[in-house]
Amino acid sequence: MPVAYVSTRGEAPVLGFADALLAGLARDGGLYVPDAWPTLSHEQIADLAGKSYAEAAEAVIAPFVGDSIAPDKLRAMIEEAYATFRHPAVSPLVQTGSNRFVLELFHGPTLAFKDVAMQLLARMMDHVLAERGLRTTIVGATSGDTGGAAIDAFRGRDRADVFILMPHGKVSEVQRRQMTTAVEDNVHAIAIDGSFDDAQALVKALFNHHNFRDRLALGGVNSINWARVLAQAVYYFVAAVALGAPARGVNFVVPTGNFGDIFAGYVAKRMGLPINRLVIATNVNDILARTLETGRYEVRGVEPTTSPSMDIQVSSNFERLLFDAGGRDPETVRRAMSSLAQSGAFELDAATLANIRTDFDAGRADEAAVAETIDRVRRETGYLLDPHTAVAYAVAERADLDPATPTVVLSTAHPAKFPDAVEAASGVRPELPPHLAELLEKPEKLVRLPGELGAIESFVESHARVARGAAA
Ligand SMILES: Cc1ncc(COP(=O)(O)O)c(C=O)c1O
Ligand SMILES: N[C@@H](CCOP(=O)(O)O)C(=O)O
Repeated sequence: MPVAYVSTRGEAPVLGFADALLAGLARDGGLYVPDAWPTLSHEQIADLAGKSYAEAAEAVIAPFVGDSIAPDKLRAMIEEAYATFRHPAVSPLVQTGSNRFVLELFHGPTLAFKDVAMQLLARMMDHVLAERGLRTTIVGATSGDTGGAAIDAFRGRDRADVFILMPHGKVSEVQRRQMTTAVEDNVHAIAIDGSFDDAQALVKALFNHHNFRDRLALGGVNSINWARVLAQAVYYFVAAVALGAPARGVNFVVPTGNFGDIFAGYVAKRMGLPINRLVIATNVNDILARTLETGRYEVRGVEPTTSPSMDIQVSSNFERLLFDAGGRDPETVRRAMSSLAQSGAFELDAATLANIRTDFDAGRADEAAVAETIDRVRRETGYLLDPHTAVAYAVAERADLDPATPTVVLSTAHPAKFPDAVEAASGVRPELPPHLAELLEKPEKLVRLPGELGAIESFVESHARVARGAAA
């Protein structure tokens, strides 16, 4: 049976993979999830050992795609996507201590883990759009990395115009320039006043304005899009198998903001990968750590940190976990989301919280801990962490994890994306790799808009080719 995709809120059409790929947010405001989890057997997981990253990706992704994309086409897209990475292993593991490993996810074009999914997503969307003779208008929100990865993956593509909203002044210079220096006219970097949460709320509001959404053929590349999460599940398999899975369990500690990356780990576990603990690591914007402690999901103000991509309070993908761990009851999700919209909080029931705690732990690292960790790990091991990875590394060091089980810290960004913070912590200024050496010299193209729905809609409407009736 092909996998069907259902909304967490239960009031949107059930879709196949290709339609869910183009839809982005479900029409009822929810997020698409598979109606059941495909699984890989012990033997199928064992067979991933020695395979290339692209071969492993095909084994993990194909069951979710079904016949929506022809197998030979899917294979070609996967091969092409991971050929853009500068490391032959795509996501190499580096050992930094006894049973402690760093999974480097930053060898793609924009030096962040977002490239892993975005390079494939762009190819899959292009393929489906071409097959159907369609164009799309992509709207996305970024706290720094999704925007750069999306612009890199979609720049110059004929079937997509891309509009990325970022919080003004709250991303690093390298992150901003990765969005503002693309010369192609199908990509638009927009700075708004407010936080990432405001940008994400605006993107969801654009999707929820159905007339606008349909007229502009909106598409999404945030982790709203199921294919983003799916492509991220692959590296959990690749890392765990390299460390002895399926015969041996593995722990993962994940720097977390919008909850897409760690939810991909949860997907891998549901598919049969023996993951012992999934540890959510937050900076001081710790809504998820508080939720796991108290059962109350409560939004507070966002504090700027040296790990800006995790300066998030409304973690979009937590809705997917709430749905799955809460017994897949859309009514419960609708109630929680409406309480969140009205009062900025909701309570988890005892059974859902217990289910979540079966798989997840959580911890937070403040700014002093992040700086101390970057400095100490470099002095002790020679390894230079970026501030997001350092959040997770600090949490891993303090977490109550079985020392006999390998623990993998996900490294989500290259330290050179955050040179000021890394230098302040360690005295070492990381350099950009040669392919980005000229980034700081290039002219920038950035639009400033108020964080208001009307202003964003009119800008998108006046620049999207779909709105101008361009032929597909
Ligand atoms: C460098 C970095 N680390 C961690 C995160 C958090 O990941 P997620 O939003 O999937 O929880 C982000 C943003 O997504 C990021 O850009
Ligand atoms: N940290 C992200 C925020 C958006 O997350 P996404 O996974 O939903 O795209 C960023 O760097 O933009």
